[in-house]
Amino acid sequence: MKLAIAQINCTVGDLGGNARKILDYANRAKQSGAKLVITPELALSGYPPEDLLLREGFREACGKAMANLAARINGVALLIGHPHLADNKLHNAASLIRDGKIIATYFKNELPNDFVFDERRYFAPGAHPCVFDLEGIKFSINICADIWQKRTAACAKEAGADIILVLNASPYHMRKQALRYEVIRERINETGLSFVYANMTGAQDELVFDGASFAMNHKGELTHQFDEFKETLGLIELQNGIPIRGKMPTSRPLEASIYSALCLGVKDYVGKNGIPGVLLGLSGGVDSALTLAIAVDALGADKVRAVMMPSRFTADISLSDARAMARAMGVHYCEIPIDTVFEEYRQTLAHELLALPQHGRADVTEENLQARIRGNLLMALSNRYGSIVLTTGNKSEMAVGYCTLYGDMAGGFAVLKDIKKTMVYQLCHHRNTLGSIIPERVINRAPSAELRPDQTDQDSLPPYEVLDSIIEAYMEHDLSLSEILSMDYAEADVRRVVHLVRLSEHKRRQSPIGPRITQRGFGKDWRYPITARYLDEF
Ligand SMILES: Nc1ncnc2c1ncn2[C@@H]1O[C@H](COP(=O)(O)OP(=O)(O)OC[C@H]2O[C@@H]([n+]3cccc(C(=O)O)c3)[C@H](O)[C@@H]2O)[C@@H](O)[C@H]1O
Ligand SMILES: Nc1ncnc2c1ncn2[C@@H]1O[C@H](COP(=O)(O)OP(=O)(O)OP(=O)(O)O)[C@@H](O)[C@H]1O
Ligand SMILES: NC(=O)CC[C@H](N)C(=O)O
Repeated sequence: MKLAIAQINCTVGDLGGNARKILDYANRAKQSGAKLVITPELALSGYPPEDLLLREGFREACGKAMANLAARINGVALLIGHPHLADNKLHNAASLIRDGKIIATYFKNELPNDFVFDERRYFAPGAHPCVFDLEGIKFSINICADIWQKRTAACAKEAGADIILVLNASPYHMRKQALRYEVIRERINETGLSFVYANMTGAQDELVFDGASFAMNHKGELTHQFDEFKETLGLIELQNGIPIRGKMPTSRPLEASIYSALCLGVKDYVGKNGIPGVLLGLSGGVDSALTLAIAVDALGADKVRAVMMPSRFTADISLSDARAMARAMGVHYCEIPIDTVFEEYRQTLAHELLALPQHGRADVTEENLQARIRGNLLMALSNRYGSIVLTTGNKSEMAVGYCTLYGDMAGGFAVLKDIKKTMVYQLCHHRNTLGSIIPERVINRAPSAELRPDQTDQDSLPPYEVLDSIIEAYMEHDLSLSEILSMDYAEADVRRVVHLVRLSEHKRRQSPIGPRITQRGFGKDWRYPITARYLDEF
């Protein structure tokens, strides 16, 4: 028997579009000889529909879309993920459709409320396994978080299943696939059953779904591994209910996966929101260089504008590197000097600024003015072109507040929000292996905001290797200060970084969203209070 995984990119709320895509994949599966096609979790509504689920109209529309779709399915069975209202309770459900009828429905048992998930806000849990017979094989259904616990797979086994089909909306983060293999192998060890893992691809706001659907046999051997970050119809041959070896993985470096995740994040945010293009400030520095490369790879050069806005502090090499990159990437490029506007601002504010005791001495006020002039100019171009501004700040900067409110933080989508500075460099090197578009000098220069003479980032921050490790330990792994200190960092560095992370919470609340690629980003899975007096002790 042959079955198919519809590894599709759904759009949240596009019930008609998602249903058409599912029908198309079902028909293609049928033509390929498959008897059953499996969609990802909540494929009909897209994932996560969030508070749309609280609207009665949306829930009713989901029910109607299911009925319409069911009527059009024939010649192949479809196992589809969808929101389902029963007895006044909303469930995260999966239904089997055959010959125009819904013949079985399963309700997700384990509703995740951790990390980026809020499913208990919307859904009631199911409590029963669901096993159906097709071509003499007993299939059981699990939905995503179900298989991260022992219970539902064990119940499926008890109910007589030969194989477990898992519908997923499992977002990407670095090394997530290894974690998924590990979890499924644990379930296989406990149950002795084979598994088919169907995951969604595509991006939804800050979440990126990598697809990477796969199958494993009852011995825990990988039998199929489908592509990551791409829609695909994955065909799986079963013999006596066990998958037999088919498409195998092609190995890719970590940086390649992350780069693809960022491109898909940008492409789907821009595409699914109907935005005509993007623009960004190109400084000759490494962050805007990488952001530009990602935008071009995601959208095509014709949808991308780069704007160099030199000031008196801009080095000649910044200007020439910006020009070289814009040329190499083939994007629209313009230069708008900011010195005149900056001088006007200073004159306009002179009376007030000079009234202060430290009068005459330029400080962060002037630095931020420059960043805000640039932000303002970019927003003007954004309004005129209808394009969104991509911000270029990376995770290290977002962590310690090394960014200016309404300045370089002004924009619609923060591409590198979850990319620490050390990874920015790795991604630049990776991108250059595919064609050299970021000049080596841009990668090798000491990073500087160029907001005052001879400024470099390391003037006020520990070296990025140290900063990033402390951020990773404190923010991504939730380690205590003493645990971080035992990793051999200087106490002053640890204290300073943690202090800055706390102090800049208010900035992050005003920052645009950006694609999540680590197991903890500064988005849905970081919910610290701004107003708080708790201090970790050593
Ligand atoms: N809890 C709170 N709730 C709400 N607002 C709060 C606040 N605490 C301070 N504020 C306000 O926030 C504002 C201060 O923030 P902001 O104006 O952004 O400025 P601020 O954080 O003081 O300075 C910007 C920092 O970012 C660095 N920077 C800027 C630009 C680019 C780069 C780079 O290399 O990429 C680095 C720059 O060197 C400087 O250290 C003030 O108006 C302050 O009153
Ligand atoms: N001269 C400039 N022209 C255009 N945009 C600029 C310029 N200077 C700064 N920006 C914008 O502000 C962002 C923050 O720049 P800044 O140089 O302060 O810090 P950075 O984090 O080192 O970034 P980068 O590595 O891109 O220079 C830049 O990425 C860019 O988008
Ligand atoms: N949608 C879900 O239930 C996802 C849960 C699971 N922890 C995952 O990330 O794969």
